[in-house]
Amino acid sequence: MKDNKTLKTLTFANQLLKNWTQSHNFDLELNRLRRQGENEQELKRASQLCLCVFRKKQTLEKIIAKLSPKRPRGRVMHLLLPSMAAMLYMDKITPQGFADSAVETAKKILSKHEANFLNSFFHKLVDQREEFLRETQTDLNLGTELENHWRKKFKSEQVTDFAEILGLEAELNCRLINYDPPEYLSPVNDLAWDSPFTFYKIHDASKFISQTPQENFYIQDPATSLCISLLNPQKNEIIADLCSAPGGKTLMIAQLLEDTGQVFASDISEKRLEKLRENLAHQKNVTVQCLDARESEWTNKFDAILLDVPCSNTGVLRRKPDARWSFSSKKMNELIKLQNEILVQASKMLKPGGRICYSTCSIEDEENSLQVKQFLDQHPQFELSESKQLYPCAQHDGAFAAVLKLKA
Ligand SMILES: C[S@@+](CC[C@H](N)C(=O)[O-])C[C@H]1O[C@@H](n2cnc3c(N)ncnc32)[C@H](O)[C@@H]1O
Repeated sequence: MKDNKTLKTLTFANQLLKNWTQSHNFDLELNRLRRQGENEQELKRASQLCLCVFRKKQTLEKIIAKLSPKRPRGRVMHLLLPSMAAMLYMDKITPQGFADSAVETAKKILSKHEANFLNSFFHKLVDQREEFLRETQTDLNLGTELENHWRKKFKSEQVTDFAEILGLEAELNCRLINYDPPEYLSPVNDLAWDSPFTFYKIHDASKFISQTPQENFYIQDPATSLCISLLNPQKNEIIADLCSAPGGKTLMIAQLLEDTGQVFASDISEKRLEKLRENLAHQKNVTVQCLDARESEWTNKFDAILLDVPCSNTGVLRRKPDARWSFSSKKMNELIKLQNEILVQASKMLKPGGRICYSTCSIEDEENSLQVKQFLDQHPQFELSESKQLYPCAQHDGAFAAVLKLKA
């Protein structure tokens, strides 16, 4: 990275991390800077550094505690963490060169005193870099709350396996739309469910994105098709997708209906629906509305409903590495309550014989099988047709889906 590039990258990374400590929603903060018209390439580099910080935060803080007995202030940490992530984990970066640029950045956005502190910190880090990397190789980096939560329910080896998989950078996968796969894309084969779509691994993202028209692909993990496979949309059906934004799954439903029937896509977030409208611009059979799923008042309206509810995201921590640091049992319980309210309200909207596909990208039973069991215990007019839990692995993310059928 050239000096001015490093300055901009670190300045954005600093700002993103600072804002994230307030909102605990990294995507939101990144999109906020995007909307301000900031340079996309610079934001992309800054975001890569921040995602690396989220993947390695426990390790980075352990090293900071060793090298600086007094914990640096927040504003220093927000520059220190992304700089350390670059110097320890980014292959293309020369640690000493990066350290010098980071100190120059500190002079501009922090004080001279803080820049001096970083200068001496980075010297020690560069000297002991190999040793630190060796010592911290087996750190789980799951966050204390999530690690404790998993230790209560999974075997120790399983926790280690999840940490390993979820500590990796997410692979890019896509689905092609009316487009023949170029030979350099390899299909993801042998999925453990019957996916109605083929997914491809993208090895060289810049080549793929520059050579493929935007309307002909959708970046998506194969696990996103689990709930669509279980929902099994049929031509001419009227289907609601009540937590639909940004629309990846709505698009799959609309395509399977092949311009027949009707898809009703709603979401509580108007901002997220803007993206959905873009993603579905070419679909004729989709109606979009901003709506809280707990407040919709239709009865006997839909043949099928997809509920891809908000969840703790524990199956997709490769893609959302920040979510592990904001996980808490308290927050999960709030989500479980919301999921239940959405499910109960949706259950009033089905035609007799209709079905709901309840889905999450979580691997927590409390949000998945137990949520479904509680619903079925309280709603005997429904029966479970099918359910499947996927755990994250090299090939795909974690996900859960269950089909609940309203007896005719
Ligand atoms: C897992 S995401 C959905 C992803 C989407 N199905 C897709 O494939 O692109 C969950 C969505 O639920 C929405 N949501 C949260 N609370 C809601 C509510 N009470 N009513 C409707 N939507 C809600 C969020 O705004 C978010 O877009």
